[in-house]
Amino acid sequence: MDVHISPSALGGTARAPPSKSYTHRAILAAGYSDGATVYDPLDSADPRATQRAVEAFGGTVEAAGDDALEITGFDGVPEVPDNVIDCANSGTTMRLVTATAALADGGTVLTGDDSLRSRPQGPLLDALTDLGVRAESTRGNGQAPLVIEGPLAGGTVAIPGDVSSQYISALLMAGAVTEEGIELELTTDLKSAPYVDITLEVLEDFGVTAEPVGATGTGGVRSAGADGFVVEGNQTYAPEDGEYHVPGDFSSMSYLLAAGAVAAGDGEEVVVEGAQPSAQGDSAIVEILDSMGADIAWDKDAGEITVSGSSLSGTTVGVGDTPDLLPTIATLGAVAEGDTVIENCEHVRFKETDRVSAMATELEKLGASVTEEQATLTIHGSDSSLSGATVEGYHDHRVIMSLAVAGLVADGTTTVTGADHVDVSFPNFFEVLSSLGAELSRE
Ligand SMILES: O=C(O)C1=C[C@@H](OP(=O)(O)O)[C@@H](O)[C@H](O)C1
Ligand SMILES: C=C(OP(=O)(O)O)C(=O)O
Repeated sequence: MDVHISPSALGGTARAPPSKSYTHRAILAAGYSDGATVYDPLDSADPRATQRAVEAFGGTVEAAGDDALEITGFDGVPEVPDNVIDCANSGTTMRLVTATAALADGGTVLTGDDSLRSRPQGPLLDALTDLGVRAESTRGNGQAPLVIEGPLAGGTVAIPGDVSSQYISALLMAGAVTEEGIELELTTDLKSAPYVDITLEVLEDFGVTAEPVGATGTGGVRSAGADGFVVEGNQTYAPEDGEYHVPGDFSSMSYLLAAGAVAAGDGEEVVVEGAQPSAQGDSAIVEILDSMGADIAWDKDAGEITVSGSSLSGTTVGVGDTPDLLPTIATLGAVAEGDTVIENCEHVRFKETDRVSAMATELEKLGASVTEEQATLTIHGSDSSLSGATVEGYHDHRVIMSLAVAGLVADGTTTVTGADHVDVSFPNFFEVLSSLGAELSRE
């Protein structure tokens, strides 16, 4: 599907979809338990891959009404799957489930789509190997397809923290049901630390304890500055009253808030609901927009963020903790006056596509002036004048949604190709954007 977007004047209220990160963890944590009901799960392609994995390990996942999943777990003891697990486009699924597979007393094969089969899994495979598990890339290049053969008893292991925090999340979730528990020693700084906080929060809600070691907790992020993590073994996953509720997704909200800041009509506001505070680092989008001069307010009690059309100016922002915001910030930078400097973004190259390069290339097609370095992306807003063009979505939901936001202010028509990939995290994105007044058509 291609989407055509024209300059628009937005206004109105929209609800953010449920959090993808919390949904993955809740479904898998319910899998590790003997059963739980997950309310308000995100119904999109990536969490469905995690559902399939839970089923492959012997759990069941059934819809319970419109807004819940009833999950019967494998109670800490995953069965050996009777087929390959297809993680599709979902890095979170592949990493979290690789560690689950290590618990099974037999072999599991994991694969995914072209994008996922090009993403790094080596550090997790190495850690599992050091813990006595057979953990191999079939091509020997640290990428899927993967073959994992347990069982994993636990132990102490060193792992880098600067490729993906999902390795840490995976080992903590699985470590809780090992005999010995797992102690992780980080060999580098931890990137994407708030995602480990999300894991710790979900574990706690399922009655499981895991702790950072030596963390500084900078900026309210529990895992920030950690030297390592520890999770004791023989724990039982069991949420209070057998229930878990998923909060709204701030990465998804970032597109709606950016859209409101660049394209709300005169005297209009865009209000985003479902914005209850949680461990999501991507709630930083509110501060980032504020620092760029947007007229934005977050009522945390009501879970509502309100933004109106604003003249934006450039900012300098590090995305070490918030890699998924890079495409949104890049688009904002192309609309703002002055330079927007996005620092500490090297790990954003390991996502569904190399998002640093993808955003540089596609924003340039729209008329933006961009300087791309290995770990820094600078958008020269004052030298940018956006006009419609055909841009590529790279089969990457975040690139697609960010380019669509640019299309709301680029002169003429902007076409984003392959736009159906929003189904990974925000399946009704274009319906929501359209309900806010965006001029768009799909074919
Ligand atoms: O654990 C998670 O839910 C995620 C962690 C982040 O990845 P990395 O830890 O690989 O940076 C983030 O980019 C991804 O979208 C979701
Ligand atoms: C990188 C992402 O997810 P995953 O790692 O699960 O593919 C994302 O949603 O931007």
